[in-house]
Amino acid sequence: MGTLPLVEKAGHFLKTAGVTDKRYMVRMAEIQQEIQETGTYTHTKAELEEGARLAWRNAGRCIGRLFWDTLTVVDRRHAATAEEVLEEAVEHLHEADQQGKIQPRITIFPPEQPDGTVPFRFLNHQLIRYAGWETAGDPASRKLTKEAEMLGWKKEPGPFVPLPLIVEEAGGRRIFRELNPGLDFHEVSLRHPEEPAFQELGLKWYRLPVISDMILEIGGIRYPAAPFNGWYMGTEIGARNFADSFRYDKLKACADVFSLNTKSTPSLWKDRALVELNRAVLYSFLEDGVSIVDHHTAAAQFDLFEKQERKAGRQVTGDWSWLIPPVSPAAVSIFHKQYEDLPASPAFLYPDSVQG
Ligand code: HEM
Ligand SMILES: N/C(=N/c1cccc(CO[C@@H]2CCNC2)c1)c1cccs1
Repeated sequence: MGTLPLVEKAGHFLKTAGVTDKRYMVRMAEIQQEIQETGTYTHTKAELEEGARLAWRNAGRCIGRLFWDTLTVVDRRHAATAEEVLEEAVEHLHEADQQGKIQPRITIFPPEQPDGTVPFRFLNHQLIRYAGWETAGDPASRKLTKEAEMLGWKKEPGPFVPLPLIVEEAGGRRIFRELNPGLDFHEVSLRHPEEPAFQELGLKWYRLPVISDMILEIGGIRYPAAPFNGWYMGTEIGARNFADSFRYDKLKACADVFSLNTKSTPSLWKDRALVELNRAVLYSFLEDGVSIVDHHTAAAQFDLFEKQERKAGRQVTGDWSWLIPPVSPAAVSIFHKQYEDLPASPAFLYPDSVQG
């Protein structure tokens, strides 16, 4: 798809979106005309909405695709300043949370221009994430924390200091906006269903995962600022964010809470600590009434997605290595199946990828 002319990418998209016959001919003539005059074309609201939903349906690494056609699409292509983009991003946080009953939502800002100019982009990987220093916080955020400090952002290092939103305009100007805990975003304090001592670990995490550094590509048009959220799968927090040695590295501390024998590898103390950490994540989110899915339920939902896609005559593409959960992977059906990881369009892409 990368090298095809824009008008052919537009045609492929319309067909994927089910536009046929007369409507296809009329719309393609309009698009052809606009491309000839301006070098690009403008999606209708309906095309933008369907395109974003198709990009989710095509996301081969996503286990949560069953709900692809419930995505709420917010058209903010008219945003004219970085200040406006920041305000709309905070609005996204307020609107998607719904007091914990999380709504899958995407806000779409202006597209890349024909000459490749990017009007706005977020420097944040996710709209909500904790800062990182050598001595404290999320190691995954160390680079962005330094960039924020270069812009004048200054905070006392700690484990859960929210990073500011940072937007970069075409031409390189960067502005940032602090996020206020309890107002702009909400957190869940982690406790264990059976072990009261667990809360002494002092762990908490934010409720809303919003990816803000991927490019949404629809019919050859690229949207470099299009933050999207779903809800978490518990393992993301319990088996990666808190468990990875290069993240919060809490397995040993968790094992000590349960007095596990951490001197004996074959005691499987790491595996037992992982399970208890993941049980605490799921228990705490659910008790607070916040949307979250366990990896068994998520895999069962993905099974339904596969059936639904086969029934619709579509091949299910997937990246097996991402679709299997990091806890008990062989206990879910995905592990015992094979998936072709084919590029598709519409799609969510990484910035440096040429595809699309
Ligand atoms: C509704 C609940 C959702 C759940 C539980 C879910 C779950 C996940 C998980 C667990 C991953 C792998 C992340 C990792 O291993 O770091 C993932 C990847 C992904 N998801 Fe979903 N997802 C959901 C909704 C969405 C939505 C709404 C979109 C976009 C509209 C989306 C697009 C993607 C994409 C593009 C990836 C791959 C990211 C990459 O390549 O780095 N997901 N999802
Ligand atoms: N639950 C989620 N999980 C993720 C979905 C996509 C990407 C990520 C984080 O990916 C990072 C890049 C490589 N691993 C971490 C997490 C969602 C975020 C936004 C919508 S659903």
